[in-house]
Amino acid sequence: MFSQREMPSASSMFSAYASMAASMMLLRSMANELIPQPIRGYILNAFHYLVKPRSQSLTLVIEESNGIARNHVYDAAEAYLSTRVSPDNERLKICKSPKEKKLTIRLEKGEKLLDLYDGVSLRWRFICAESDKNAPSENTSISSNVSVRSEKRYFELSFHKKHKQMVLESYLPFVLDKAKEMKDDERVLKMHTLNTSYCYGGVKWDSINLEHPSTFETLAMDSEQKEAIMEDLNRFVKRREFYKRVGRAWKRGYLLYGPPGTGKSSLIAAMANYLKFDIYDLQLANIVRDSDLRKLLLATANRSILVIEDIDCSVDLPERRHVDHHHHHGRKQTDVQLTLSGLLNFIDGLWSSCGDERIIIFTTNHKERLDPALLRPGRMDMHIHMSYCSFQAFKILASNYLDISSDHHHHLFPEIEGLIEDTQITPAHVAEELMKSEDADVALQGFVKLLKRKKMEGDVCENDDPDNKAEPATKQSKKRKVACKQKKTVAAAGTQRRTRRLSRGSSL
Ligand SMILES: Nc1ncnc2c1ncn2[C@@H]1O[C@H](COP(=O)(O)OP(=O)(O)OP(=O)(O)O)[C@@H](O)[C@H]1O
Ligand SMILES: [Mg+2]
Repeated sequence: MFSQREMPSASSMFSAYASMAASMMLLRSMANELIPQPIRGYILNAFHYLVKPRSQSLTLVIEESNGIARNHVYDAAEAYLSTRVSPDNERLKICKSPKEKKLTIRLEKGEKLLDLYDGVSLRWRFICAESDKNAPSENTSISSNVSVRSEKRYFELSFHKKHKQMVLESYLPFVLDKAKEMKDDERVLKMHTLNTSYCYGGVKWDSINLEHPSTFETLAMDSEQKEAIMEDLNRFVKRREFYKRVGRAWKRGYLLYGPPGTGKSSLIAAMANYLKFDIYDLQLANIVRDSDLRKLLLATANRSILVIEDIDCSVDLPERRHVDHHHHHGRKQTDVQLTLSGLLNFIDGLWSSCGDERIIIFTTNHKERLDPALLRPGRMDMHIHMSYCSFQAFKILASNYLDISSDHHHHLFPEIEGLIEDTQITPAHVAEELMKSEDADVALQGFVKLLKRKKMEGDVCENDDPDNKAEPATKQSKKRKVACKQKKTVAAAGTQRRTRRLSRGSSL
């Protein structure tokens, strides 16, 4: 009896277990059948989420591209992180294309990096995952040969959750800015000039690398004026939002005026080097039709400087054509469409309505001859007078050419200071004189002599300088050019007006 009681109990337990197991299996298979896969995954995740300890860190995923377009943040992070590699990094990628000047450093996959910003630690990780999504398994050998293997590259940026706002609003913009700065530094500036070899197809921009060495440091100018210009440029590039808010085109115009050889072209090059903007040198003399001008202006890029040199000589276009083509007297007026007002209309209207961060610079030797339309307030934002060499400017040249630092007082400086202030001598002329000898004393003595002579001559003319013979050919040619321009200046009445630019080519 006892044993009989035991026996069924054991068997009943077994059968109970068996039936339970069976029903569990049934339940699971029912669940599998009834609840579709995604929802099951979801329930599982939710379960894990509830059970798992809450993480305090937030991870941002920065993928290489968002489908079609590249992800700016990714590129910026890549560039920025290359400046943050630490001794902890074990594998880095190095590359350099033939055109680049420097090596490029990149993180190798899996590398981690710790950055500190405002006392907050930010953990970066570079991940390279091979995506098998569209790699058909049966012909992997082919696909690897053809290298269609697609890789998904992304950065993970992790930090404490409480810094989310700071990272999004301050750290990432900082990374973007840094990367932009780096790109600017590496950028090779271009100078675009007109190519007129297209007989019927009009004109086109041609570009060469701008390797003009002029910078604000080497520019001989009074320091207040120099600082005012630099400040103006800084303000301009920083004010995207301002221009947008007040509904103005993000443009700035400068008018540089002053006698030949005072550094107008050098200042333009210095501005380009400072801002890392390309230069477009628009030689109006080479443009015949309005439509060409329109095409050319539209073909200029953002972050650039459009330069029109000697504007006083270039604007009287109908007259110029008259002079240049005597046999074309019978030409119809409609041929001659390019006028100052036409140009200004373009600049105010068309050119202003497209593109951003543009600078336009006009230069002239004779501000007084300019059409009042050009001087109207608001047209050119800043009028910059480039004038004869002051003592302060001279000291910059002395430091550039003779390596005399400006706080070192050369024994000839007081005499020069006395003389230079009442002599009209251009920085170009001073530079030329200082180049005559590598020996500072000799060069400065020569310069003092020149100043005295000029003072005696009463600033009349630098053309009849007897020292001309002693100069090397290149210097002499520059001098001739200056001299020739000055003669023209004297004689520049009425029909004599024509573009010097024609004969001089590019000025930079
Ligand atoms: N302010 C300056 N600072 C440093 N160098 C200068 C300065 N002005 C002139 N020079 C020297 O003289 C040369 C000629 O100057 P630049 O071509 O800039 O003069 P410019 O005012 O443009 O003359 P132009 O009216 O003939 O075009 C320059 O290459 C430079 O070496
Ligand atoms: Mg010039």
